[in-house]
Amino acid sequence: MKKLEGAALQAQIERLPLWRFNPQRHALERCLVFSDFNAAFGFMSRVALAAEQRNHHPEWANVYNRVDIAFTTHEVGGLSLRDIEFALWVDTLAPGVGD
Ligand SMILES: C[C@H](O)[C@H](O)[C@H]1CNC2=NC(N)=NC(=O)C2=N1
Repeated sequence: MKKLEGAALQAQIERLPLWRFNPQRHALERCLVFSDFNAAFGFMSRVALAAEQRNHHPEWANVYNRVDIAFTTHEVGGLSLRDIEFALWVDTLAPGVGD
């Protein structure tokens, strides 16, 4: 898996307007706000099953109806296409939920 850098990284980030790249953490981050805990945890359950299938796991936190989720690729010390593809998939599950 190749580390995304420079113009290639920029081009991929532009596909994900609901996410922000945190350079300190080398991670893509998105905050999602759902109607209640049930909806938030349902989302997390679907992402957890997909994470196991992909062998690519989010870093995340949940407080009631809010989920903060981040993707990074440890083995490259930054972002790879795995993070981009997973984030795009999350957006199909939860388009425009949150801030
Ligand atoms: C050993 C195992 O393949 C790795 O630790 C996997 C598991 N899940 C992972 N998840 C994420 N987000 N990044 C990784 O680099 C990663 N690596």
